[in-house]
Amino acid sequence: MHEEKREKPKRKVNNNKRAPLKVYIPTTVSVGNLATILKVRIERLQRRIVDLGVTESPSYDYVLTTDYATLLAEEFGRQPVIDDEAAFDLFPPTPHSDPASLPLRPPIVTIMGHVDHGKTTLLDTLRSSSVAKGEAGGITQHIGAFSVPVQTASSESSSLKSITFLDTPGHAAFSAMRARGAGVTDIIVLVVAADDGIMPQTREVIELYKKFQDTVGLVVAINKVDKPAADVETVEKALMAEGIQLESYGGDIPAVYVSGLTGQGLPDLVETLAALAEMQDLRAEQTGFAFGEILESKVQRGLGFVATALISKGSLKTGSHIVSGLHYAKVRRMTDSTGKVVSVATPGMAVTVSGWKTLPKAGDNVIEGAEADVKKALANRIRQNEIEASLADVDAINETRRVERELRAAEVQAKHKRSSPQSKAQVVEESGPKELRIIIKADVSGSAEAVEGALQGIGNKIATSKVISTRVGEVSESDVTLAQTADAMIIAFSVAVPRSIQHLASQNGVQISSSDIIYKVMDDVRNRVRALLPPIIETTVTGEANVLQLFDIQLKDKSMKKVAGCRVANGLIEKSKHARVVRKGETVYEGSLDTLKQLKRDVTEVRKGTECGLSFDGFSDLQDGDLIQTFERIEKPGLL
Ligand SMILES: Nc1nc2c(ncn2[C@@H]2O[C@H](COP(=O)(O)OP(=O)(O)OP(=O)(O)O)[C@@H](O)[C@H]2O)c(=O)[nH]1
Repeated sequence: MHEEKREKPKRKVNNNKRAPLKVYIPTTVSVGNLATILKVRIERLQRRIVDLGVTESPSYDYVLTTDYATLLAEEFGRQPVIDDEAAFDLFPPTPHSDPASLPLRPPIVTIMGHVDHGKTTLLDTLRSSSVAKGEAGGITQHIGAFSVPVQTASSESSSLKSITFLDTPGHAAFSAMRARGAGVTDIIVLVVAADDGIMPQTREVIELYKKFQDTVGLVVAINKVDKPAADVETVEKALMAEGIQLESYGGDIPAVYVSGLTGQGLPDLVETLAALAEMQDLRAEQTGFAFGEILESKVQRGLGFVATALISKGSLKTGSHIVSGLHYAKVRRMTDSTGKVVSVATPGMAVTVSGWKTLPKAGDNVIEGAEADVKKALANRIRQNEIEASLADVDAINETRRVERELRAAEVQAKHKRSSPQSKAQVVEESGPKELRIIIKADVSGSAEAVEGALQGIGNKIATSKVISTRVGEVSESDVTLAQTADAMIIAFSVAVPRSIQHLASQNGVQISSSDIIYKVMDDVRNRVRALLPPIIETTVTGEANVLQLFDIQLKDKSMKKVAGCRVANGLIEKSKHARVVRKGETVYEGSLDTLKQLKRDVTEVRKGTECGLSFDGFSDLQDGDLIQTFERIEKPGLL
């Protein structure tokens, strides 16, 4: 049975209706690089390789033949084209064959914990102590990471000199960024307030650690020990109950007692981190082309596009050529977290790099290469991206057409059902919710994600918001084009909208809403979604008259007309308003008055307490005892 499975690999059916995505593949390609080319997780690709019986152990650098690479690409729904030139790219480095021979690098530490347990205070105190010990007059800058020096007893040049702390925002909306931070993290510091104990986010961090414990270390920082209510023992017992085996109880996870506020215990924390890092034996090549990850990116006045890169291999120098995603830079200037200009960045260092032609994205890797290679790789990536974008455009157009078709169908149905008061809501439910489609442009990728998280799905079953694209950078012509194609609006969050683009958008009927306050953006979107809801119609009766007697009058064309002699009981009967006839509590006719007379004179309004004669346009069945009402209808936006 097993044999059969190997001989005839089951070809996965591509369920997407659109054409498969064209990808360029080199004649020979490693498993790791193919995963990058196909944009699939390496574990998925490795499983598929084993399923197909190619090899039992497809390591990262296992080299695949053209046939297998082609087959695997098709398995993932791609249309492979073998072309060495078009497939040329710069890939993440393969692991070193003898890591023990390499120099030590600083550990990358992420501070996590429940809200208000003191992460920010701890980071601030650590950061300012690092500056005090560093350059005189240095100013701390928020760049996504900072470095704290380690005083070691050993004078060996290979010993650990510093620790790099990742300094990512703690707000829940930024959790995506934090989760990514865990990817580059060597050690997690779990902050637990000694007066509060284990809370939901403490447990989340414990879960995260358990998932990555083979590659990530843990130090518990029991914080706020300066507080009288601090109860370290209770916290420790609670941690043990969660499966965190603390050293003081015979386990191997160190706990330190600290106060971010007073600085108490911080040297102990740094020392504990250094000891754990030495045990982890974190080493990296300090020479050769650099490789790293973008932590943050933004547009900075005077410098243009800047991005913080956390270097994990090699050395990045001023003047080097780098590529990150679709973005290129010749490194113009590098500064560290104290604002000091540096000319070389080595593993474990985070540096802010300027010289980008366009803005790279947080979370993408950054790779250095020879100028010609970087430029060739970039050109190939841009071409591949265009292929993907044109497919995405087709999707966007199809989506717009689908919505239009459904709305048309809904209108036709609504016409049939108009007599029923529930018809509108029913129709909308049948065709799915109406959508306010949104394109987000933001200053940095962290805020772009936060804005997306805040705006996605505002509304209800009848009308809702849908983010169709989230990107960093100022609003551009292509955003306006996409918005027009997909019938979407643009949210510009903390980014400029050039005047020419404003003009283009208004010419094409594309709405752009700019703000740098998340709550304002949310309110704006909520109001726009409300406007998509069927309006609530409020009816206000403005006048009432009782029919006292009926008589026939002869019109100019000699025809007869039934006119009701009435007394106005309430308000004002106005000829211009809507009018209806109510008989035994039910509306029997709704229309407008065509005659309103007082003592044979035509009038436009009649007040309470006076008598009048009136008749309707198109209704001649008025009866003694009928109630005539005039009323106004006001449409109000629906409620969310
Ligand atoms: N007494 C005392 N108060 C502290 C200590 N650390 C933080 N605090 C206080 O606790 C509150 C929350 O601290 P933050 O540093 O903002 O906590 P956080 O975990 O970063 O909170 P979020 O950013 O909201 O997740 C603030 O009022 C701090 O002043 C400490 O060691 N001792």
